[in-house]
Amino acid sequence: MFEDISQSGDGGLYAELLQNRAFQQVTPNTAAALNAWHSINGASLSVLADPIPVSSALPNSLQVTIPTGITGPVGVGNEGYFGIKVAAGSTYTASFHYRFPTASSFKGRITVGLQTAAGKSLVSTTVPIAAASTAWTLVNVTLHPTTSAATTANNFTVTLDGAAASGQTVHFAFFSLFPPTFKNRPNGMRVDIATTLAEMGPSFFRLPGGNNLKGQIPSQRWQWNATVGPLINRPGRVGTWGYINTDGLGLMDYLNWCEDLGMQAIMAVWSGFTLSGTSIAEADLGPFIQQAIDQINFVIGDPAKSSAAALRASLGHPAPFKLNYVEVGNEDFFGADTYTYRWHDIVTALTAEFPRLNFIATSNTFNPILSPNPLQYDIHEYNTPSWFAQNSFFYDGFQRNATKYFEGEYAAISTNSSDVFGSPADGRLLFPTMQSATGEAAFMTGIERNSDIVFSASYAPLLNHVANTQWTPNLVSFDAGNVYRSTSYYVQKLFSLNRGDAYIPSTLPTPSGTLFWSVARKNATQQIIIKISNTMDTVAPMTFVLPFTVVASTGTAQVLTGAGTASNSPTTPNLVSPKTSTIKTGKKFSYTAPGFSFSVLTLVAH
Ligand SMILES: [NH3+][C@H]1C[C@H](O)[C@@H](O)[C@@H]1CO
Repeated sequence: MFEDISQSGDGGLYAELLQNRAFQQVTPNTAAALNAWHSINGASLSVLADPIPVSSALPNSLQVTIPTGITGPVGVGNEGYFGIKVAAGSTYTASFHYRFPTASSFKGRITVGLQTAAGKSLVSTTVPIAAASTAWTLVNVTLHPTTSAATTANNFTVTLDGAAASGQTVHFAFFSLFPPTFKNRPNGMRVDIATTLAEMGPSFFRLPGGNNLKGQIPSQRWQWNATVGPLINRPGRVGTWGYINTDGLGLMDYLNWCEDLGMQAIMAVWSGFTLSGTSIAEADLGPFIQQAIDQINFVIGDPAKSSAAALRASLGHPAPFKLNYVEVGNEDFFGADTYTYRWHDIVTALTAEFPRLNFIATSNTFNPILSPNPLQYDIHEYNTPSWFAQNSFFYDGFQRNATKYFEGEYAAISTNSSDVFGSPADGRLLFPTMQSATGEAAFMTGIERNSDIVFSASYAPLLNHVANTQWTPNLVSFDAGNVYRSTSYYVQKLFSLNRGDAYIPSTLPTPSGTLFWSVARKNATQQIIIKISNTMDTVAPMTFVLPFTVVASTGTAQVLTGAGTASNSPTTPNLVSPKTSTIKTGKKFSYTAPGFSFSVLTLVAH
């Protein structure tokens, strides 16, 4: 599950290193407009609504005035998203637009570089500039540091020589700085975060949110068409998590990412309801339904029949992307009273256009009753570790009536059942623990047992930058230089990479107990896979009696275990990680699950 929360996209998975790179959605002539930028050696800076904007989508530019009487480099620096990692051997691609507001005979040189916060140059290059016209000029440079910075406290800098450029005023727009990206995709993903996510072997990517789809007001909703095409034409938007979204990571980038990981998108369309509780009146839904039709056509439409699909083709992907599920809104139980007509009108129109798609409802299951009858519901659950351990049979009681379920967001987030969404002082977890991860694992054994009706599940939120976090805990944390794999991350990865092909019934765990398991069969290797969650701090001796003809005498155990409060975090990044060992197995064998552990036992048995 992905949304731009806690800098998951901008400053996270999206590899752009500069924060506030294009002064999008800021108010000119305010200090906030200069967020993440600072003056170097006395340059005077201000963000202005440029009389000649670099594009209609990017109306603001940075005015830099070189004062008289100053020597040495003078200009502007950007501190990135709470730091910039500078690695020797990496090629950094930088770009920016500049123009002189007044034409003159001035000729000079701009120095573009990376330097430590203390001002030590790590790498730099210079390019000639001239004030011959007031038009915009695009500058592209590459930077090749030969030494790695000791920390991520580094800045991107653009400077002129103070003496030579004394008194000059230059406008800059749309800066950008990229490190190498995952699979070298232009405008791509940060390699270490992308690699961490790819390691889970995910099947789908839910986008674009979560609350960040909805907007506080209709004009701030996520709009697919504002997020595709050349970056210079993307205005960005005020995200719902307290920071501006550049939309540099847009729908096409999400879809390319899905293809790079072999995932399908589970894509949401806006459902006419905002976080502030505004519902679009039924009579006014038309344009929003059309926008949803265009959004889906962008993903799977025929370029010969749809302009949105033709746009996709023009951006390099004439074939449709893989899409089977479209979600209508997010957590519309908050807008249940109007979801009845919003669901009806949206799904009636979308089904007519795309009869093969499956539409997911986001209200509470069968409450209210919707028409057409949803065949999929998205269920979200945030609760305590013990709630998840005690509710591993949550789906066992669901009617088998052709309805399928998407556990679209779930996580054990607090140890305080009377204030689950409270603060860390009140039991909220900052990072997943072994207690929370084993609670989730217990719940997931139930999802596996009920995989006839639960077609997908995703922990949420996926990512957070530890320097700007609006929600905890998260599956994967990161800062400018590191990625932190949580205990829950390892549970998700172990479940994902050991899914098997079919569930095998076994002795059922005790629903109110503390030990939970599920068994799957992997056809190609004739193996069974036994997943065991021990949600208590005491060891759990188990005996397995297998009714198979052939059972190997040894198998593999992958075990994640640690103290109940153990977390992987910036201070203890690798406190807990899975360990693999060989175990003795047979038609009857014993296994002792450690306290607070999640085990995956794999052995040949058929
Ligand atoms: N409150 C959660 C529910 C919403 O869908 C997400 O944006 C939030 C964080 O995962």
